[in-house]
Amino acid sequence: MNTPHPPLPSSTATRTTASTPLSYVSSEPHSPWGTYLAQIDRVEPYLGRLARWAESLRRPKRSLIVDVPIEMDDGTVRHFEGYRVQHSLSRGPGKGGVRYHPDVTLGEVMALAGWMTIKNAAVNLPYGGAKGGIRVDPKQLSLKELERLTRRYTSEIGIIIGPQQDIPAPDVNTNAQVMAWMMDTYSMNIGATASGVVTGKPIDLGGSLGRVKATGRGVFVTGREAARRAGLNLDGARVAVQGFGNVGSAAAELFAGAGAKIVAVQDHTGTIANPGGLDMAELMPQVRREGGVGGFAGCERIADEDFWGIDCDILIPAALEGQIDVLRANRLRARLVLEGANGPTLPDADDVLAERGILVVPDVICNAGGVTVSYFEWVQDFSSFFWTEDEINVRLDKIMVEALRRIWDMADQHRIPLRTAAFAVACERILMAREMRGLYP
Ligand SMILES: NC(=O)C1=CN([C@@H]2O[C@H](COP(=O)(O)OP(=O)(O)OC[C@H]3O[C@@H](n4cnc5c(N)ncnc54)[C@H](O)[C@@H]3O)[C@@H](O)[C@H]2O)C=CC1
Ligand SMILES: O=C(O)CCC(=O)C(=O)O
Repeated sequence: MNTPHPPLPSSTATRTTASTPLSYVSSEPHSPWGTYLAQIDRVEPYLGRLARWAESLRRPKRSLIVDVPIEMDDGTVRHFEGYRVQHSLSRGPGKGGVRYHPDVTLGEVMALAGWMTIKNAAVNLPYGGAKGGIRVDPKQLSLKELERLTRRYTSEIGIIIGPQQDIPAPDVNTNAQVMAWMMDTYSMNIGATASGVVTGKPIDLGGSLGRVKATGRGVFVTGREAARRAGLNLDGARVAVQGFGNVGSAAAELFAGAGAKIVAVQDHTGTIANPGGLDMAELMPQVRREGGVGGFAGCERIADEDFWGIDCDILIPAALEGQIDVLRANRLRARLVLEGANGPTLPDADDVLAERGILVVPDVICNAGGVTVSYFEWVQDFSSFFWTEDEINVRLDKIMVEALRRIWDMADQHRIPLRTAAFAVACERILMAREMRGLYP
């Protein structure tokens, strides 16, 4: 896997099933949904007889759009648009996070739900895939308004979520407190405490030790394994991180702990760099206090676009989708890209990275640590028996290493990139379940 990959099959002509576009969402090439569809097109030639069922992956099973009206602190009423998409339920209940962001759209949530289906199957969790979101800038809301928004949204999507139906969790701009409100609202509505309806809860409400840092830990574990295979020593390796929230900061901390130097960090407040390595022990509390890296002293502030040309060994995109386009892919100087974010690389940029011999550990395995510990949380809630943090981290490590090994073998066998290999492993499991369950006669 250290050698450059052969060209990818990219033509939609390889599809074995006729596909009519969905009427309710656009699939333009660089949108998240368009990116997801292109990735499905690329794996289809490797699915053998199961390709017959591949069209089901291009059609979310259920997409719910809800109106979320709330009373603001000043007495006015505002309406927000919310979504919950259950992309697939073939292998188990829906599972996936909830995002609060002003740019959230139905198409984005559909793509994120599709990636959850692939991710959950890639690590062999007994789940389908789902995702939710509200089109809102939560930074403009008071805490009380945020609570009212969350509770109303939960009631509205309450018709399709549940511990056995679909289990939300945190994603961008949501956290354990938001999950506590969701759990409480759902529980009030059914008249019983249902701790298994969401994961990523506070520990005292049935949350799991290790969940907060689990996604970053998974990025570290897959990165460690990929680096080992690529002959890259983590001690002294230079790491650049985009996004310093839940995922990016935890991953950066773990890489720094393994001896790597965090040479650049970018978030929504700016881009900072220090070729000698940023001081994580000072940066972490500052970001907690001030909400971003922008004002950090003891480093250089660089232009946001220059982040993509930083001299580094490992690049971790851990913010939003569509960040690595062809232009940026041509600028990257990293040997290894670890996709902490969902969908950070556009399909044509994937081709550039493959041609340049830059190894990409794709989102659907790289950031699967979060949902894996969510699965542990769900299991612990059902049995009302809680594991130690050590037990959780050891199990997480084992699952991630094993899942990556299987994907790597597939990549070596077909001489395909890790992304296509991860999709192939996952789609085989999903479509096998689809086939065994059959269609209603
Ligand atoms: N939280 C989780 O457990 C999981 C999250 N992910 C993915 O990881 C990514 C980050 O999620 P979280 O860390 O949870 O979110 P978060 O809300 O904790 O942090 C988001 C980070 O991205 C930065 N950001 C936002 N817009 C930006 C921009 N235009 N340019 C540069 N930085 C920007 C923010 O400043 C913040 O540092 C998302 O793609 C999410 O879907 C994936 C798996 C699980
Ligand atoms: O923990 C979960 O259930 C889902 C996390 C998530 O949204 C993701 O992996 O993208």
